[in-house]
Amino acid sequence: MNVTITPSSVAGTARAPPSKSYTHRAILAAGYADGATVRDALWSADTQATARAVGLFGGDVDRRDDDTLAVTGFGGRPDVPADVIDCANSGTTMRLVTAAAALADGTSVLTGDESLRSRPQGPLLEALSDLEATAYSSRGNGQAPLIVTGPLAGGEVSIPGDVSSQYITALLMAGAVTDEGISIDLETELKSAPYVDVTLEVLDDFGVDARETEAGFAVEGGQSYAPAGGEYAVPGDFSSISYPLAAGVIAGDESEGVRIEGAHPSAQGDSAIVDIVERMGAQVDWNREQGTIDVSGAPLSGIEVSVEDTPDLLPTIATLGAVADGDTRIVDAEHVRYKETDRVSAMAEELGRMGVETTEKRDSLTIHGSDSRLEGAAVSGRDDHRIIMALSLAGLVADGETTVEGADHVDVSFPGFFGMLEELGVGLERQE
Ligand SMILES: O=C(O)C1=C[C@@H](OP(=O)(O)O)[C@@H](O)[C@H](O)C1
Ligand SMILES: C=C(OP(=O)(O)O)C(=O)O
Repeated sequence: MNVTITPSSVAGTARAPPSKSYTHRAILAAGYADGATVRDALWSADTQATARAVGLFGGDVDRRDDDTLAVTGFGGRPDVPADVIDCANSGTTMRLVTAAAALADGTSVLTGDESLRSRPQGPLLEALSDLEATAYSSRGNGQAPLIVTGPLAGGEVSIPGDVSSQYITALLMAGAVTDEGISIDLETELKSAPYVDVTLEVLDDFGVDARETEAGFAVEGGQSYAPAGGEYAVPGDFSSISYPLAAGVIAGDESEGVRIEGAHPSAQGDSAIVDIVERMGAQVDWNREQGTIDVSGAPLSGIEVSVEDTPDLLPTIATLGAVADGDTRIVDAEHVRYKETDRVSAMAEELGRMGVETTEKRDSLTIHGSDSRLEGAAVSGRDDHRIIMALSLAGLVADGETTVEGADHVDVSFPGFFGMLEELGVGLERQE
């Protein structure tokens, strides 16, 4: 599907979809448990991949209504899967499920789509091998397809922290059900650190004790997963909130503006988007108790932003920078190159097609807002949900129409994205 966006102003109320990160963890944690009801869950292509894996491990995920999942657990140790585990486009699924598969007393095979089969898994495979599992890439290049044979012993392991925090999450979640537990020494500083905080929060909610240590993180073995009252509720997703928020900032109707609901505080680092748009000059009112954010259109100025903790915000910030006056420098961005696409290059090149000047370095992207005039163009969504959503925002304020090619991939994290834009008053046309 291609989507053509007509320049539009936005007004009204948008509801944040549930958090993808919390939903993945809750589904898998419920799988490690005897089961649980996961309320307000995100049901997207990525979270369905984690649900499929729980099914192959001997559990079951039954979607009761739009957002309640009844999960039957596999009770600690997964069964040996009867089929290949297809993680589709989801890095989180592949990392978390690879470590879970290493607990099984037999062999699991994991694969994914072309994008996922190009992402780095080597450090996690090495860590699992150090813990007595056999874990390797079928092509010997650290990328999927992956072949994992358990069982995994506990112990001490070291791993780099600057490729993906998901390796740490994976080891902590699996480590809780090993006999000895796992203690993780970080070989480098940790990037995307708030995602490990999300993991610690979910583990705690499922009655599992894990903690930060001087060297990294540690989890005791022999623990059982069980959420209080058998239930777990997922908060709203701040990476997804960044899109209606940015839309309100760059294209908000001056009199009415945009209200976002479902924006309760949690461990998500991406709630930094509220502070980022404020620093750029937007007026934002975040009522944390009510979980609402109100925003209206404002002239923006370029700023410097580190995405060390918040890699998924880079595409949104790049679009904001294209609209802002002056330079927006996005720094500490190297790990953003290891996502569904190399998002640093993807945003530089696709915004370039819309007339935006950028300077790309290995670790940073500078958007020269004042030298740019956003022109409507045909752009490629690169089969990457965040690139598609960020380019669609740019289309709201470009001169002329913008066509985003391959726009169906928003189903990875935000299936209702284009419907939400329409409800906010955006003129758009879908071409199947
Ligand atoms: O653990 C998670 O839920 C995630 C961690 C981050 O990845 P990295 O830790 O690989 O940077 C983030 O980009 C991804 O969208 C979700
Ligand atoms: C990078 C992302 O997810 P994952 O790593 O799970 O593919 C994302 O949602 O932007």
